[in-house]
Amino acid sequence: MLVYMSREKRPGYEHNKKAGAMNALVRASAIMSNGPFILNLDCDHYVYNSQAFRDGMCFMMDSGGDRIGYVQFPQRFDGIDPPSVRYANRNTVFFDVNMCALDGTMGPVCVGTGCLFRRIALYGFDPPRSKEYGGCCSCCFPKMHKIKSSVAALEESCGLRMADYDEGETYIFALSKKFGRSYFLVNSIPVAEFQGRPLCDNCVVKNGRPPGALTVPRELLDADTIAEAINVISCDYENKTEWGRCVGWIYGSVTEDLVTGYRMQSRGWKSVYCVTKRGAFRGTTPINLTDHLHQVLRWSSASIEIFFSRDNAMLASRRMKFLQKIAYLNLGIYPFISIFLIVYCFLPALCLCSGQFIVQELSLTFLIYLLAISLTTSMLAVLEIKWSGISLEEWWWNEQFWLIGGTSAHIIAMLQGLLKVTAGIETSFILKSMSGGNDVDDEFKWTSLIFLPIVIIVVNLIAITVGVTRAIYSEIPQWSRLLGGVIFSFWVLAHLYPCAKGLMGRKRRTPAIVFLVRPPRHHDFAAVGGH
Ligand SMILES: O=c1ccn([C@@H]2O[C@H](COP(=O)(O)OP(=O)(O)O[C@H]3O[C@H](CO)[C@@H](O)[C@H](O)[C@H]3O)[C@@H](O)[C@H]2O)c(=O)[nH]1
Ligand SMILES: [Mn+2]
Repeated sequence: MLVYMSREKRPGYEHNKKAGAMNALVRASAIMSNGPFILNLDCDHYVYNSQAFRDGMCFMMDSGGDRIGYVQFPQRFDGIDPPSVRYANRNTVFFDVNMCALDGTMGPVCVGTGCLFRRIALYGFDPPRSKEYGGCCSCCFPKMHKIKSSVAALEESCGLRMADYDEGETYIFALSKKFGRSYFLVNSIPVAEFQGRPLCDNCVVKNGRPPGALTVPRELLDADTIAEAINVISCDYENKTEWGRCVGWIYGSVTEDLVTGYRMQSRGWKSVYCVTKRGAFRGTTPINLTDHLHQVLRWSSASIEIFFSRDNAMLASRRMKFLQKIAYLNLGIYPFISIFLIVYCFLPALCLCSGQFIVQELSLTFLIYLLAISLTTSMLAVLEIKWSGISLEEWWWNEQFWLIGGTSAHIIAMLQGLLKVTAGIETSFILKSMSGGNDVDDEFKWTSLIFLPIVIIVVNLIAITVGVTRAIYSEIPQWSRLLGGVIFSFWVLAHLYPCAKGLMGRKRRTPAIVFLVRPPRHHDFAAVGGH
Protein backbone atom coordinates (compact mmCIF):
# COMPACT_ATOMS: atom_id res chain seq x y z
CA MET A 1 0.00 0.00 0.00
CA LEU A 2 1.44 3.36 -1.00
CA VAL A 3 -0.33 6.41 0.36
CA TYR A 4 0.52 9.98 -0.52
CA MET A 5 -0.44 12.32 2.25
CA SER A 6 -0.71 16.08 2.42
CA ARG A 7 -1.60 17.41 5.83
CA GLU A 8 -3.81 20.37 6.52
CA LYS A 9 -2.00 23.67 7.09
CA ARG A 10 -3.74 26.90 8.06
CA PRO A 11 -2.65 30.38 9.04
CA GLY A 12 -2.62 30.66 12.81
CA TYR A 13 -1.62 27.04 13.30
CA GLU A 14 2.04 26.20 13.75
CA HIS A 15 2.88 23.38 11.34
CA ASN A 16 6.25 22.57 12.96
CA LYS A 17 8.09 21.81 9.75
CA LYS A 18 9.55 18.34 9.39
CA ALA A 19 8.66 17.19 12.89
CA GLY A 20 5.04 18.25 12.33
CA ALA A 21 4.96 16.45 9.00
CA MET A 22 6.40 13.30 10.55
CA ASN A 23 3.90 13.33 13.41
CA ALA A 24 1.01 13.64 10.98
CA LEU A 25 2.42 10.71 9.02
CA VAL A 26 2.89 8.67 12.18
CA ARG A 27 -0.76 9.17 13.16
CA ALA A 28 -2.23 8.55 9.74
CA SER A 29 -0.16 5.42 9.31
CA ALA A 30 -1.23 4.19 12.76
CA ILE A 31 -4.77 4.19 11.47
CA MET A 32 -4.17 2.84 8.00
CA SER A 33 -1.43 0.24 8.42
CA ASN A 34 -0.07 0.51 11.97
CA GLY A 35 3.29 -1.05 11.12
CA PRO A 36 5.35 -1.62 14.27
CA PHE A 37 8.42 -0.10 12.61
CA ILE A 38 8.68 3.21 10.77
CA LEU A 39 11.41 4.18 8.34
CA ASN A 40 12.12 7.86 7.83
CA LEU A 41 13.71 9.05 4.59
CA ASP A 42 14.23 12.69 3.64
CA CYS A 43 12.80 13.94 0.37
CA ASP A 44 16.35 14.14 -0.98
CA HIS A 45 17.21 10.50 -0.17
CA TYR A 46 16.31 7.21 -1.82
CA VAL A 47 16.62 3.47 -1.21
CA TYR A 48 19.86 2.03 -2.52
CA ASN A 49 19.74 -1.40 -0.90
CA SER A 50 16.32 -2.96 -0.50
CA GLN A 51 17.70 -5.60 1.90
CA ALA A 52 18.44 -2.90 4.47
CA PHE A 53 14.86 -2.89 5.76
CA ARG A 54 15.20 -6.53 6.73
CA ASP A 55 18.60 -5.94 8.32
CA GLY A 56 17.15 -3.18 10.45
CA MET A 57 14.16 -5.20 11.56
CA CYS A 58 16.39 -8.17 12.40
CA PHE A 59 17.93 -6.15 15.20
CA MET A 60 14.56 -5.06 16.51
CA MET A 61 12.99 -8.52 16.44
CA ASP A 62 15.96 -10.39 17.82
CA SER A 63 15.87 -11.63 21.39
CA GLY A 64 16.31 -8.54 23.59
CA GLY A 65 15.69 -6.38 20.56
CA ASP A 66 12.47 -5.14 22.09
CA ARG A 67 14.56 -2.58 23.97
CA ILE A 68 15.93 -1.10 20.75
CA GLY A 69 14.16 2.14 19.93
CA TYR A 70 15.67 2.87 16.54
CA VAL A 71 18.17 1.55 14.01
CA GLN A 72 20.16 4.26 12.28
CA PHE A 73 21.79 3.74 8.88
CA PRO A 74 24.71 5.89 7.75
CA GLN A 75 24.00 8.69 5.31
CA ARG A 76 25.69 8.26 1.96
CA PHE A 77 25.65 10.88 -0.74
CA ASP A 78 25.64 11.11 -4.50
CA GLY A 79 27.14 13.73 -6.72
CA ILE A 80 30.13 14.74 -4.60
CA ASP A 81 32.77 15.13 -7.30
CA PRO A 82 36.50 15.58 -6.74
CA PRO A 83 36.59 19.39 -6.50
CA SER A 84 34.10 19.39 -3.66
CA VAL A 85 35.10 16.33 -1.64
CA ARG A 86 37.65 18.50 0.11
CA TYR A 87 34.89 20.28 2.03
CA ALA A 88 34.38 17.06 3.96
CA ASN A 89 30.70 17.12 3.08
CA ARG A 90 30.54 13.34 3.12
CA ASN A 91 31.02 13.64 6.87
CA THR A 92 32.99 10.42 6.82
CA VAL A 93 34.53 10.84 10.23
CA PHE A 94 31.11 11.37 11.77
CA PHE A 95 29.45 8.48 9.96
CA ASP A 96 32.31 5.97 10.03
CA VAL A 97 34.08 6.81 13.26
CA ASN A 98 31.89 8.62 15.77
CA MET A 99 28.66 6.79 15.08
CA CYS A 100 30.39 3.40 15.08
CA ALA A 101 31.99 4.27 18.39
CA LEU A 102 28.62 5.20 19.87
CA ASP A 103 27.41 1.75 18.96
CA GLY A 104 29.58 0.55 21.82
CA THR A 105 27.55 2.45 24.42
CA MET A 106 23.79 2.87 24.03
CA GLY A 107 23.92 3.28 20.29
CA PRO A 108 24.22 6.06 17.72
CA VAL A 109 22.40 9.35 17.87
CA CYS A 110 19.48 9.76 15.51
CA VAL A 111 20.28 11.79 12.41
CA GLY A 112 16.84 11.79 10.89
CA THR A 113 17.04 10.28 7.48
CA GLY A 114 17.72 6.57 7.10
CA CYS A 115 16.40 5.80 10.55
CA LEU A 116 14.11 2.89 11.35
CA PHE A 117 12.01 3.62 14.44
CA ARG A 118 10.04 1.37 16.70
CA ARG A 119 6.62 2.92 16.68
CA ILE A 120 6.00 2.74 20.39
CA ALA A 121 9.40 4.21 21.18
CA LEU A 122 8.43 7.16 19.04
CA TYR A 123 5.16 7.33 20.99
CA GLY A 124 7.11 8.15 24.15
CA PHE A 125 6.72 4.87 26.00
CA ASP A 126 9.45 3.44 28.16
CA PRO A 127 11.31 0.37 26.96
CA PRO A 128 10.04 -2.93 28.35
CA ARG A 129 11.58 -4.13 31.61
CA SER A 130 12.90 -0.64 32.20
CA LYS A 131 12.47 -1.11 35.94
CA GLU A 132 15.26 -3.67 35.79
CA TYR A 133 17.53 -1.03 34.35
CA GLY A 134 18.60 1.97 36.41
CA GLY A 135 16.35 4.81 37.42
CA CYS A 136 12.64 4.60 37.88
CA CYS A 137 11.31 7.88 36.57
CA SER A 138 11.38 9.11 33.04
CA CYS A 139 11.89 12.79 32.42
CA CYS A 140 8.53 13.16 30.75
CA PHE A 141 6.33 11.47 33.24
CA PRO A 142 7.44 12.56 36.68
CA LYS A 143 4.25 11.54 38.45
CA MET A 144 4.71 7.93 37.47
CA HIS A 145 5.20 6.69 41.02
CA LYS A 146 1.52 7.28 41.58
CA ILE A 147 0.52 4.55 39.17
CA LYS A 148 -1.47 1.91 40.95
CA SER A 149 0.49 -1.27 41.28
CA SER A 150 -1.92 -3.46 39.32
CA VAL A 151 -1.88 -1.07 36.39
CA ALA A 152 1.88 -0.80 36.62
CA ALA A 153 2.18 -4.55 36.44
CA LEU A 154 -0.06 -4.65 33.38
CA GLU A 155 1.98 -1.98 31.65
CA GLU A 156 5.18 -3.68 32.57
CA SER A 157 4.07 -6.92 31.02
CA CYS A 158 2.72 -5.42 27.84
CA GLY A 159 5.61 -3.02 27.52
CA LEU A 160 3.52 0.13 27.39
CA ARG A 161 4.67 1.93 30.44
CA MET A 162 3.94 5.63 30.50
CA ALA A 163 1.25 8.06 31.61
CA ASP A 164 0.68 10.00 34.72
CA TYR A 165 -2.89 9.45 35.43
CA ASP A 166 -5.21 10.61 38.13
CA GLU A 167 -7.10 8.19 40.31
CA GLY A 168 -10.06 6.61 38.62
CA GLU A 169 -8.97 7.27 35.08
CA THR A 170 -8.99 4.39 32.70
CA TYR A 171 -5.86 3.50 30.83
CA ILE A 172 -7.48 4.38 27.50
CA PHE A 173 -8.63 7.75 28.79
CA ALA A 174 -5.14 8.58 30.03
CA LEU A 175 -3.71 7.69 26.65
CA SER A 176 -6.24 9.75 24.74
CA LYS A 177 -5.27 12.79 26.79
CA LYS A 178 -1.77 12.43 25.39
CA PHE A 179 -2.51 11.14 21.93
CA GLY A 180 -5.60 13.15 21.09
CA ARG A 181 -9.25 12.48 20.58
CA SER A 182 -8.93 9.59 18.13
CA TYR A 183 -9.87 6.35 19.89
CA PHE A 184 -8.93 4.59 16.70
CA LEU A 185 -5.38 5.80 17.21
CA VAL A 186 -5.32 4.98 20.91
CA ASN A 187 -6.59 1.48 20.26
CA SER A 188 -3.91 0.89 17.66
CA ILE A 189 -1.11 1.45 20.20
CA PRO A 190 -1.16 -1.94 22.00
CA VAL A 191 -1.43 -3.67 18.61
CA ALA A 192 1.71 -1.93 17.35
CA GLU A 193 3.48 -2.84 20.56
CA PHE A 194 2.54 -6.51 20.27
CA GLN A 195 3.50 -6.76 16.62
CA GLY A 196 6.94 -5.29 17.26
CA ARG A 197 7.87 -7.86 19.87
CA PRO A 198 10.55 -10.44 19.19
CA LEU A 199 9.42 -13.84 18.01
CA CYS A 200 9.01 -16.15 20.98
CA ASP A 201 10.44 -19.33 19.49
CA ASN A 202 12.51 -20.33 22.50
CA CYS A 203 12.22 -19.92 26.22
CA VAL A 204 14.93 -17.27 26.65
CA VAL A 205 12.97 -14.67 24.70
CA LYS A 206 11.33 -12.32 27.15
CA ASN A 207 8.19 -10.46 26.20
CA GLY A 208 7.90 -12.45 22.96
CA ARG A 209 5.17 -12.82 20.37
CA PRO A 210 3.96 -16.38 19.66
CA PRO A 211 4.85 -17.74 16.20
CA GLY A 212 2.13 -17.26 13.63
CA ALA A 213 0.52 -14.34 15.45
CA LEU A 214 1.10 -12.02 12.51
CA THR A 215 -0.16 -14.31 9.79
CA VAL A 216 -3.78 -13.26 10.29
CA PRO A 217 -4.84 -11.30 7.19
CA ARG A 218 -5.52 -7.61 7.60
CA GLU A 219 -8.96 -6.14 7.31
CA LEU A 220 -9.48 -4.05 4.20
CA LEU A 221 -9.59 -0.29 4.61
CA ASP A 222 -13.10 1.08 4.69
CA ALA A 223 -14.41 4.63 4.30
CA ASP A 224 -14.56 5.19 8.06
CA THR A 225 -10.91 4.32 8.45
CA ILE A 226 -9.91 6.71 5.69
CA ALA A 227 -12.04 9.46 7.26
CA GLU A 228 -10.31 8.87 10.57
CA ALA A 229 -6.87 9.03 8.93
CA ILE A 230 -7.83 12.41 7.51
CA ASN A 231 -9.15 13.53 10.87
CA VAL A 232 -5.84 12.89 12.63
CA ILE A 233 -3.91 15.05 10.16
CA SER A 234 -6.15 18.08 10.54
CA CYS A 235 -4.22 21.07 11.81
CA ASP A 236 -5.98 21.33 15.17
CA TYR A 237 -5.66 17.66 16.08
CA GLU A 238 -2.59 18.25 18.23
CA ASN A 239 -4.21 20.96 20.36
CA LYS A 240 -4.07 20.05 24.04
CA THR A 241 -2.20 16.83 23.35
CA GLU A 242 1.38 15.82 24.03
CA TRP A 243 2.35 15.51 20.35
CA GLY A 244 5.70 17.21 19.77
CA ARG A 245 6.31 17.58 23.50
CA CYS A 246 6.55 14.05 24.85
CA VAL A 247 4.95 12.07 22.06
CA GLY A 248 6.27 11.66 18.53
CA TRP A 249 8.90 13.85 16.93
CA ILE A 250 9.83 16.66 19.29
CA TYR A 251 9.09 20.23 18.16
CA GLY A 252 11.09 23.38 18.55
CA SER A 253 14.53 22.38 17.35
CA VAL A 254 16.11 22.68 13.93
CA THR A 255 17.63 19.26 14.54
CA GLU A 256 14.41 17.65 15.68
CA ASP A 257 15.90 14.24 14.88
CA LEU A 258 18.69 14.62 17.41
CA VAL A 259 16.29 15.72 20.14
CA THR A 260 13.80 12.98 19.31
CA GLY A 261 16.52 10.33 19.52
CA TYR A 262 17.90 11.87 22.68
CA ARG A 263 14.53 11.74 24.43
CA MET A 264 14.23 8.05 23.54
CA GLN A 265 17.68 7.20 24.84
CA SER A 266 16.99 9.25 27.91
CA ARG A 267 14.11 6.88 28.63
CA GLY A 268 16.45 3.94 28.27
CA TRP A 269 15.85 2.87 24.68
CA LYS A 270 18.96 1.57 22.95
CA SER A 271 19.79 2.13 19.32
CA VAL A 272 21.83 0.29 16.73
CA TYR A 273 24.09 1.54 13.96
CA CYS A 274 23.55 -0.60 10.90
CA VAL A 275 26.24 -0.29 8.25
CA THR A 276 25.42 -2.44 5.26
CA LYS A 277 28.01 -3.41 2.69
CA ARG A 278 26.03 -1.82 -0.11
CA GLY A 279 24.87 1.57 1.22
CA ALA A 280 21.31 1.33 2.48
CA PHE A 281 20.13 4.74 1.35
CA ARG A 282 21.61 7.57 -0.65
CA GLY A 283 20.88 11.21 -0.93
CA THR A 284 22.14 14.63 -1.73
CA THR A 285 23.99 17.12 0.40
CA PRO A 286 25.30 20.62 -0.30
CA ILE A 287 28.42 20.32 -2.40
CA ASN A 288 29.83 23.84 -2.45
CA LEU A 289 31.54 25.57 0.42
CA THR A 290 28.89 28.24 1.03
CA ASP A 291 25.96 25.85 1.22
CA HIS A 292 27.93 23.46 3.39
CA LEU A 293 28.79 26.26 5.79
CA HIS A 294 25.15 27.29 5.98
CA GLN A 295 24.20 23.72 6.82
CA VAL A 296 26.88 23.58 9.49
CA LEU A 297 25.62 26.90 10.86
CA ARG A 298 22.11 25.47 11.09
CA TRP A 299 23.35 22.40 12.95
CA SER A 300 25.61 24.29 15.32
CA SER A 301 22.88 26.83 16.16
CA ALA A 302 20.63 23.92 16.97
CA SER A 303 23.35 22.43 19.18
CA ILE A 304 23.63 25.67 21.14
CA GLU A 305 19.88 25.80 21.60
CA ILE A 306 19.86 22.23 22.85
CA PHE A 307 22.69 23.09 25.23
CA PHE A 308 20.58 25.84 26.82
CA SER A 309 17.41 23.76 26.92
CA ARG A 310 16.03 20.98 29.09
CA ASP A 311 17.57 18.56 26.60
CA ASN A 312 21.09 19.36 27.80
CA ALA A 313 22.63 15.96 28.39
CA MET A 314 23.75 16.95 31.89
CA LEU A 315 20.10 16.78 32.87
CA ALA A 316 19.53 13.36 31.33
CA SER A 317 17.87 10.70 33.42
CA ARG A 318 19.82 7.99 35.17
CA ARG A 319 18.77 5.52 32.51
CA MET A 320 21.20 7.08 30.09
CA LYS A 321 24.67 5.65 30.40
CA PHE A 322 27.46 7.99 31.47
CA LEU A 323 29.42 7.73 28.23
CA GLN A 324 26.27 8.32 26.22
CA LYS A 325 25.63 11.47 28.21
CA ILE A 326 29.15 12.66 27.42
CA ALA A 327 28.52 11.98 23.72
CA TYR A 328 25.32 14.02 23.72
CA LEU A 329 26.97 16.73 25.77
CA ASN A 330 29.74 16.90 23.20
CA LEU A 331 27.13 17.38 20.49
CA GLY A 332 25.78 20.38 22.36
CA ILE A 333 29.08 21.88 23.35
CA TYR A 334 31.28 21.70 20.25
CA PRO A 335 30.43 25.16 18.86
CA PHE A 336 31.95 26.69 22.02
CA ILE A 337 35.31 25.15 21.15
CA SER A 338 35.53 27.63 18.28
CA ILE A 339 36.72 30.28 20.75
CA PHE A 340 39.90 28.31 21.41
CA LEU A 341 40.32 27.42 17.76
CA ILE A 342 40.22 31.09 16.81
CA VAL A 343 42.77 31.98 19.46
CA TYR A 344 45.05 29.23 18.15
CA CYS A 345 44.69 30.59 14.61
CA PHE A 346 45.89 34.05 15.58
CA LEU A 347 48.58 33.04 18.08
CA PRO A 348 51.26 32.03 15.55
CA ALA A 349 50.72 35.27 13.64
CA LEU A 350 51.00 37.23 16.85
CA CYS A 351 54.24 35.42 17.67
CA LEU A 352 55.73 36.17 14.27
CA CYS A 353 54.78 39.84 14.36
CA SER A 354 55.94 40.46 17.90
CA GLY A 355 59.05 38.37 17.56
CA GLN A 356 58.08 36.45 20.69
CA PHE A 357 57.43 32.73 20.74
CA ILE A 358 54.34 31.24 22.42
CA VAL A 359 56.50 30.46 25.43
CA GLN A 360 59.32 32.55 26.86
CA GLU A 361 61.96 30.02 25.99
CA LEU A 362 61.98 26.59 24.42
CA SER A 363 62.47 24.69 27.67
CA LEU A 364 62.63 20.92 27.89
CA THR A 365 59.34 20.70 29.78
CA PHE A 366 57.56 22.64 27.06
CA LEU A 367 58.96 20.34 24.39
CA ILE A 368 57.97 17.26 26.34
CA TYR A 369 54.41 18.54 26.73
CA LEU A 370 54.25 19.44 23.06
CA LEU A 371 55.58 16.03 22.07
CA ALA A 372 53.20 14.19 24.38
CA ILE A 373 50.17 16.10 23.10
CA SER A 374 51.17 15.74 19.46
CA LEU A 375 51.84 12.04 19.90
CA THR A 376 48.54 11.30 21.61
CA THR A 377 46.50 13.23 19.06
CA SER A 378 48.32 11.52 16.21
CA MET A 379 47.80 8.15 17.84
CA LEU A 380 44.12 8.91 18.18
CA ALA A 381 44.00 9.78 14.50
CA VAL A 382 45.86 6.62 13.53
CA LEU A 383 43.46 4.50 15.57
CA GLU A 384 40.43 6.28 14.11
CA ILE A 385 41.66 5.68 10.58
CA LYS A 386 42.70 2.10 11.24
CA TRP A 387 39.47 1.07 12.94
CA SER A 388 37.09 2.82 10.62
CA GLY A 389 38.90 2.09 7.39
CA ILE A 390 38.47 5.63 6.08
CA SER A 391 41.26 7.03 3.97
CA LEU A 392 43.90 9.38 5.32
CA GLU A 393 42.72 11.99 2.84
CA GLU A 394 39.15 11.86 4.09
CA TRP A 395 40.38 12.24 7.61
CA TRP A 396 42.54 15.22 6.69
CA TRP A 397 39.68 16.95 4.85
CA ASN A 398 37.64 16.48 7.97
CA GLU A 399 40.37 18.06 10.08
CA GLN A 400 40.53 20.98 7.69
CA PHE A 401 36.80 21.48 7.72
CA TRP A 402 36.72 21.28 11.48
CA LEU A 403 38.84 24.44 11.56
CA ILE A 404 36.97 26.15 8.72
CA GLY A 405 33.63 25.42 10.38
CA GLY A 406 35.01 26.41 13.77
CA THR A 407 36.19 29.80 12.63
CA SER A 408 33.05 30.54 10.64
CA ALA A 409 29.76 28.78 11.32
CA HIS A 410 30.38 27.56 14.88
CA ILE A 411 31.42 30.93 16.26
CA ILE A 412 28.49 32.72 14.58
CA ALA A 413 26.12 30.09 15.93
CA MET A 414 27.61 30.54 19.38
CA LEU A 415 27.21 34.33 19.27
CA GLN A 416 23.67 34.03 17.95
CA GLY A 417 22.82 31.51 20.62
CA LEU A 418 24.29 33.61 23.43
CA LEU A 419 22.44 36.70 22.17
CA LYS A 420 19.22 34.77 22.15
CA VAL A 421 19.70 33.28 25.59
CA THR A 422 21.00 36.39 27.35
CA ALA A 423 19.19 39.22 25.57
CA GLY A 424 16.37 37.41 23.83
CA ILE A 425 17.49 38.80 20.48
CA GLU A 426 16.66 36.52 17.58
CA THR A 427 19.13 36.80 14.74
CA SER A 428 18.22 34.71 11.77
CA PHE A 429 20.31 36.29 9.12
CA ILE A 430 20.77 33.10 7.21
CA LEU A 431 17.89 31.00 6.08
CA LYS A 432 18.15 27.85 4.08
CA SER A 433 15.65 27.34 1.33
CA MET A 434 14.64 23.80 0.38
CA SER A 435 14.98 24.66 -3.31
CA GLY A 436 18.63 25.59 -3.06
CA GLY A 437 19.06 24.51 -6.65
CA ASN A 438 22.13 22.89 -8.04
CA ASP A 439 22.31 25.41 -10.85
CA VAL A 440 24.85 27.67 -9.21
CA ASP A 441 26.75 24.96 -7.40
CA ASP A 442 29.99 25.45 -9.20
CA GLU A 443 30.52 29.10 -8.57
CA PHE A 444 31.43 30.72 -5.34
CA LYS A 445 28.58 32.44 -3.56
CA TRP A 446 29.59 35.09 -1.10
CA THR A 447 28.64 34.49 2.49
CA SER A 448 29.59 36.63 5.45
CA LEU A 449 30.43 33.38 7.25
CA ILE A 450 33.64 33.18 5.31
CA PHE A 451 34.88 36.55 6.59
CA LEU A 452 36.79 35.37 9.65
CA PRO A 453 38.61 32.52 7.87
CA ILE A 454 39.76 35.03 5.24
CA VAL A 455 40.99 37.39 7.94
CA ILE A 456 42.92 34.52 9.52
CA ILE A 457 44.49 33.60 6.19
CA VAL A 458 45.49 37.18 5.42
CA VAL A 459 46.83 37.87 8.92
CA ASN A 460 48.93 34.71 8.88
CA LEU A 461 50.32 35.49 5.42
CA ILE A 462 51.24 39.01 6.52
CA ALA A 463 52.76 37.64 9.73
CA ILE A 464 54.95 35.19 7.83
CA THR A 465 56.15 38.01 5.58
CA VAL A 466 56.85 40.23 8.59
CA GLY A 467 58.66 37.42 10.37
CA VAL A 468 60.84 36.52 7.41
CA THR A 469 61.63 40.16 6.65
CA ARG A 470 62.58 40.79 10.24
CA ALA A 471 64.85 37.76 10.32
CA ILE A 472 66.58 38.76 7.10
CA TYR A 473 67.20 42.34 8.08
CA SER A 474 68.05 41.92 11.73
CA GLU A 475 71.67 41.93 12.81
CA ILE A 476 71.48 38.66 14.69
CA PRO A 477 68.82 36.63 12.82
CA GLN A 478 66.98 34.20 15.10
CA TRP A 479 66.23 31.53 12.55
CA SER A 480 65.05 28.89 14.99
CA ARG A 481 62.51 31.25 16.49
CA LEU A 482 61.34 32.20 13.00
CA LEU A 483 61.09 28.55 12.01
CA GLY A 484 58.94 27.78 15.06
CA GLY A 485 56.52 30.57 14.25
CA VAL A 486 56.37 29.84 10.55
CA ILE A 487 55.62 26.14 11.10
CA PHE A 488 52.64 26.93 13.32
CA SER A 489 51.46 29.59 10.90
CA PHE A 490 51.70 27.21 7.96
CA TRP A 491 49.80 24.64 9.95
CA VAL A 492 46.90 27.07 10.29
CA LEU A 493 47.10 27.97 6.60
CA ALA A 494 47.20 24.32 5.57
CA HIS A 495 43.90 23.80 7.38
CA LEU A 496 42.29 26.77 5.70
CA TYR A 497 43.48 25.84 2.22
CA PRO A 498 40.12 24.42 1.01
CA CYS A 499 38.52 27.65 2.09
CA ALA A 500 40.88 29.70 -0.09
CA LYS A 501 40.35 27.22 -2.88
CA GLY A 502 36.59 27.46 -2.48
CA LEU A 503 36.76 31.22 -2.81
CA MET A 504 38.14 30.81 -6.29
CA GLY A 505 34.99 29.04 -7.43
CA ARG A 506 35.29 26.48 -10.18
CA LYS A 507 34.53 28.26 -13.38
CA ARG A 508 34.80 31.89 -12.46
CA ARG A 509 38.21 32.07 -10.92
CA THR A 510 37.93 35.24 -8.92
CA PRO A 511 40.75 35.24 -6.41
CA ALA A 512 39.71 35.71 -2.83
CA ILE A 513 41.51 38.96 -2.46
CA VAL A 514 39.29 40.58 -5.14
CA PHE A 515 36.30 40.02 -2.90
CA LEU A 516 38.02 41.82 -0.10
CA VAL A 517 39.35 44.75 -2.07
CA ARG A 518 36.53 45.71 -4.43
CA PRO A 519 33.41 47.35 -3.00
CA PRO A 520 30.65 44.79 -2.40
CA ARG A 521 28.01 44.42 -5.05
CA HIS A 522 24.40 43.94 -4.22
CA HIS A 523 24.19 40.29 -5.16
CA ASP A 524 27.07 39.42 -2.85
CA PHE A 525 24.69 39.85 0.02
CA ALA A 526 21.64 38.42 -1.64
CA ALA A 527 22.29 35.03 -0.14
CA VAL A 528 22.69 36.60 3.28
CA GLY A 529 19.89 39.16 3.15
CA GLY A 530 16.19 39.04 3.53
CA HIS A 531 14.90 36.31 1.28
O1 LIG B 1 9.65 22.48 6.33
C1 LIG B 1 10.20 21.39 6.13
C2 LIG B 1 11.60 21.26 5.98
C3 LIG B 1 12.14 20.02 5.77
N1 LIG B 1 11.34 18.92 5.67
C4 LIG B 1 11.96 17.58 5.47
O2 LIG B 1 13.17 17.56 6.19
C5 LIG B 1 14.17 17.00 5.39
C6 LIG B 1 15.54 17.56 5.77
O3 LIG B 1 15.74 18.84 5.25
P1 LIG B 1 17.06 19.24 4.45
O4 LIG B 1 16.91 20.63 4.03
O5 LIG B 1 17.36 18.20 3.43
O6 LIG B 1 18.11 19.23 5.62
P2 LIG B 1 19.47 18.39 5.77
O7 LIG B 1 20.37 19.24 6.57
O8 LIG B 1 19.94 17.87 4.49
O9 LIG B 1 18.93 17.17 6.66
C7 LIG B 1 19.57 16.64 7.78
O10 LIG B 1 19.30 17.41 8.93
C8 LIG B 1 17.91 17.53 9.25
C9 LIG B 1 17.80 18.38 10.51
O11 LIG B 1 18.58 17.86 11.51
C10 LIG B 1 17.27 16.17 9.43
O12 LIG B 1 15.89 16.32 9.65
C11 LIG B 1 17.50 15.34 8.21
O13 LIG B 1 16.97 14.04 8.37
C12 LIG B 1 19.00 15.24 7.95
O14 LIG B 1 19.22 14.49 6.78
C13 LIG B 1 13.76 17.29 3.97
O15 LIG B 1 14.30 16.34 3.11
C14 LIG B 1 12.25 17.23 4.04
O16 LIG B 1 11.84 15.90 3.80
C15 LIG B 1 9.97 19.03 5.83
O17 LIG B 1 9.25 18.07 5.77
N2 LIG B 1 9.44 20.26 6.05
MN1 LIG C 1 19.07 16.98 2.90
